Amino acid sequence: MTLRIAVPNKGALSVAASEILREAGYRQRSDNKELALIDAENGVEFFYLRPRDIALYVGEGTLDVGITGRDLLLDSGATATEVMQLGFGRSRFHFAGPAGEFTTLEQLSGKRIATSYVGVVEAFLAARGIDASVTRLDGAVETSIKLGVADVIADVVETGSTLRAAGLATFGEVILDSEAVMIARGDSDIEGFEIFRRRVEGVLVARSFVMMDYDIEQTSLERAAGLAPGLEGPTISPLGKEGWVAVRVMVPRAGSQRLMDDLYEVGARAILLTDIHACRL
Ligand SMILES: Nc1ncnc2c1ncn2[C@@H]1O[C@H](COP(=O)(O)OP(=O)(O)OP(=O)(O)O)[C@@H](O)[C@H]1O
Ligand SMILES: O=P(O)(O)OC[C@H]1O[C@H](OP(=O)(O)OP(=O)(O)O)[C@H](O)[C@@H]1O
Ligand SMILES: [Mg+2]
Repeated sequence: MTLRIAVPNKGALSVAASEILREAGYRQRSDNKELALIDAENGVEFFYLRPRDIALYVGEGTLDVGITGRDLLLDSGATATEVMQLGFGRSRFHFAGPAGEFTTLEQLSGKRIATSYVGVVEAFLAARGIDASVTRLDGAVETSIKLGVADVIADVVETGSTLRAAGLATFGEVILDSEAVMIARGDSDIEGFEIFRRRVEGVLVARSFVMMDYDIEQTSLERAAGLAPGLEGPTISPLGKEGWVAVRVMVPRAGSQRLMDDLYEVGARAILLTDIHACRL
């Protein structure tokens, strides 16, 4: 039984997706013309596909698991479910128009909207009871306004530089916050999936946590443990110094320098930070 996994073949998600899989111990293609790759040792096969199509393959059950964008999953209407946020490929989905012309979503009424995400836009308009026409374009939607094909666009915004260059500005609230996600079929308990899920989760944890070691006097331990409680609780070992203990605890990478300052303040010494390379929670 081989777990069949869909991976973005190009575009904004492809490099980071393969990187996370490689870190999780899987083989990845070395040539981006390869369309599929069997990793027999790990019992998985990877299929390199357009991220927009990945939700459909997984939803239909042709493939077991996939990596794609949350916005693309929702846009496709596929029945696959999001099982894990992967922390890369972040973007926001926005309406945008000529700078200064639009301020509220009510102004969308009766307008022509160009987008590559017709599913997301139509669902949003329907939920708000806004009547507007939606045109599907494959890309470069920013140009459609200048060419007179649309009044407004709805598109992915990452840094905002593409919009600025086109003289456009977002208006209204964010329609959708997106990032790369792992998707699977909601109903099934696919063999091998749980191992795959845990391996990828291990990479994310290893990226976002570090290991902290320190020595402290027994009498100050409670205060220190309050600052850094760890996942289950700190590991406390005897130290070759009367009244002192050695403590080991996993802490979030973000804020770890500040935490070292705070631990020092309450009496911790020889505080060490080390990277975690892999992990199973
Ligand atoms: N700067 C960005 N441009 C486009 N998509 C981005 C960006 N940052 C993150 N994403 C996310 O990547 C996914 C789109 O990937 P996809 O490969 O379809 O688009 P792309 O990089 O624009 O590729 P292409 O336009 O060449 O088909 C979406 O989930 C989107 O939210
Ligand atoms: O906010 P930014 O950082 O500028 O990124 C957002 C832009 O990037 C994407 O376009 P892409 O380069 O994929 O071209 P496309 O329109 O042909 O898909 C997206 O469609 C926006 O145009
Ligand atoms: Mg694009």
